[in-house]
This record gives sequence, structure tokens and C-alpha cells, in this order.
Amino acid sequence: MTPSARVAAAIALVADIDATPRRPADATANDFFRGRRYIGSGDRRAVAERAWGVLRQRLRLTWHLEQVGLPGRARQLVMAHLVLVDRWTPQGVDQLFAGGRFNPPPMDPGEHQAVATMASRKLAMPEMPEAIRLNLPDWALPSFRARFGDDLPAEAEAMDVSAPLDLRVNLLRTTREAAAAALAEEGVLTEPTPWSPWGLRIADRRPILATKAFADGLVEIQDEGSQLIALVTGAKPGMRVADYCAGAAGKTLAVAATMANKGRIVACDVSATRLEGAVKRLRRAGVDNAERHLLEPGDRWVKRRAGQFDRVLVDAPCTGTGTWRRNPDARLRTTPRDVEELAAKQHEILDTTAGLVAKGGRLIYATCSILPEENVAQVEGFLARHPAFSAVPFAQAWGEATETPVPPVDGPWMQLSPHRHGTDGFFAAVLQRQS
Ligand SMILES: C[S@@+](CC[C@H](N)C(=O)[O-])C[C@H]1O[C@@H](n2cnc3c(N)ncnc32)[C@H](O)[C@@H]1O
Repeated sequence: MTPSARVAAAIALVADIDATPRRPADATANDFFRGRRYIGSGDRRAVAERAWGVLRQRLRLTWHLEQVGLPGRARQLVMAHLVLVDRWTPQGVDQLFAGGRFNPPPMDPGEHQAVATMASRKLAMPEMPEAIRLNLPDWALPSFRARFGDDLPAEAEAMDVSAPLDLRVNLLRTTREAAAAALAEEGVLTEPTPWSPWGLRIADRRPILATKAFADGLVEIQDEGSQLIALVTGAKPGMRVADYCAGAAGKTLAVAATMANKGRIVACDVSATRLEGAVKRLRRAGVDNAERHLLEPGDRWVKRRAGQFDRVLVDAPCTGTGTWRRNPDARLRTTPRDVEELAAKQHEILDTTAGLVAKGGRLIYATCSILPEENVAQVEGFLARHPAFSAVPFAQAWGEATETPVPPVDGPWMQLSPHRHGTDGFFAAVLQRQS
């Protein structure tokens, strides 16, 4: 593809994403490329990168387009991205909008003028409203400020950069050193992640799913922060564990490894499709102490298992505000109503799962959210409603699980963030049933 044709394809992809605003952008992108199999892998990456760049900076790009009197549609957003993010010159942009069968139609005089004006400006401008300057939706600013305080600008900036690719080494099959060596033999260079004792970070963007190391179950893709949730769960060989919101078993796999395949782990979820996705992964990883349970309305499973688990992990459904560097479209799709609905669901799940925990056992509540309403407020509410539980400080839970240095946090909770820890934004609270 020529550079112009790539720009035309990026405009078409952004327009498709905009046509289904409630659908995750990667699902729309998969359909887009499936319908255009003639686009090779290099071109596909370039087109997707431009579209993702637009999504990531959309709030600021839209502000700039308003200033120069252009609509914030796909074509104009891509123009603005070219000059404001990639710093193309107006002449260069003019050449890209070349017209003809495969290229975007030529710019009109208004667009020419607007592109020239934007080329003289910076992406983040002092006169922008604060939320836009920080690239945050308006509604989220107070919660982000409450969470990060003076670190907000640095954290917001770290959320603008795309996330690295982290792997979790499967200790049921290998060691971190051996997995790194196996990957290096296949040309994939990695370095140990700073906090997780099982983590490897990929230095370049090599496709990992095609490697033998992945097919053999030596590694799984998992952000370092997610690995740390499994770590503070503190599951040991022989324990009975419930992974209550297991999805496709991302954390079940990690927890099963800490249990050395001994004891029992039940992966529960309300989604049959997600639980189905766990089957292949559990097999590939060599996990044989896990069973799956589909939670259905009126299910008596929770009542029958009352007080039976040493560890109950609640990796709760949440806004995913901690993953905005990975899913930039979510930053535009999430609404205050979502926060309210999810907080109500988290409250309900916490109250339900409290009953599963054995005396002396622990409930681990985790989210990939930044918002205090889904995290600290949720846990404080739970502790007030359930006096039989008390908080285990993060540093203690960490020290019981590993000898490696503990990541710095303020207060008793595990609160991770892109700027401070290089992970997505995560929260975890370890709550012990005393009686
Ligand atoms: C954050 S995701 C879990 C991700 C998973 N633990 C992993 O590591 O890959 C939250 C999960 O909660 C599930 N869920 C939503 N409502 C639920 C409920 N009421 N009870 C149990 N699971 C629920 C969703 O289907 C989703 O799979």
C-alpha cells in the first residue's frame, strides 16, 4: 500500500469504529481487516496504529478541530493526527490526500487553512480545559484527581503511551530463565519485569502467539499487574480456591501455578463463552487441579459451598479505567452510568462471595480500575457491612508470597499505576475472615 492508501484505510477504519460506538474498537477492527484480506501484515499494522493513535488522542484532536472550525469526523481526525501527533507538514498532508481510486479525496480550501493552523500548534495547549489537556473525559477528572493527587499529570501522560507486552512464565512447565532462553532461541528477546517474579517483558513487537514456547504452555500473555493480583492471592499447594470472576481463566492459570497443581481451584463466571475459552488455556498450561462452574440465576452453588474456600478471588467486572493505555477507545465509551452500575454489581458480588470464605480464609477483591468508587470505597463499605473481615496490609500479603522487593504503595491496598509501576492501573485488597 502507498502511504496515501494507508491513510485512506485508517479513515475508513475510524469511520467504522464510530458507526458502532458501543462496540469495542478491536472487534470492529477485526471485522474490518477480515473483509480486506488483501491488506498485508505490515500495512495492517500501520493502518491500525494510525486508527489507534486517533482514538488515543481523540479528545484533544476534537478540541483542535473545533478551534479551526472543522467537524470531528474520521477524515478530519486523521488529518489532525497527521499534523499534531506525527508532525507532518501541511505540504506532506496535502500530498497524502491525493485523490483517485485508493487515496483520500483532495483537501478543500477550508481544510488546507485548518491544517496549516493546526501545524503551528501543540497537541496539548495551556488554554484547553484541564480534562482535555490531561486527555481525560470530564466526568473522570475528579476521581482521577482523588486517586493520584499531585501525580495526576505524570500518570495521565503515562496513560497516553501504548502498553508493553508482558508474559507470565508458567512455573508448572519451566522457570523464568529457561522460558526467556527458549524465547530468545526463537528470536523473541525479553527482560524480567521489575515486580513479578514470573514476568517477562518483550523488548520488540514480535508475534508471540506463533512461537513454540507459547504453544508448549511455557508462557501466557498477562500484564505484570494482573500477575501481581494472583501473587497476593497467596494460594498455596493443597488449598481450596474459588476464582469467582474467572473469565477465560487468566488468573486461574497463575493461581494454579502457585498451588503447584495441588489442591482445588474452581473457576466460576456468569459467561459460558468466557469459561469455554478457559479449556484450551488450562490444557496448554498443564493445569489439572482446576474445574469450571457456570454461575446461573438461582444457582445454589454459592449456598452449598458456604465457608469452604481458603481463598476467594474476586477479579470484579469494572470500568477498566486502568487499561486505557491499552484500550484507548474505552476512555471514550465509558460513562458515569457505567460506573454506577458496575459499583452496584461489585457490591453485590462482594456480599455474595463473603459467604464462601472459610474461617481464617481470605477474600481478594481486585479491579483494573483507577476510580476510588470501585476500589477503596467499595472495600471500606464491605468492611463496614462485614465485621468478621479485616484488611491484610498489602506488604504483609506480598511478604507471605515472595521474597522479591515489594512495589511501593500508599496505604494498605495494592494500587498500581502506569507511571509509578509501569503496569496498567490495578487495585487489590486482601481481606481475611477472622470468625
Ligand atoms: C475482569 S473480568 C475477569 C478477568 C479474568 N479474571 C482474567 O484474569 O482474565 C470480570 C469477569 O466477571 C464476570 N462477571 C460479571 N458479572 C458477574 C457475576 N455477577 N458473578 C460472577 N462473575 C461475573 C464477567 O463475565 C467477566 O468475565
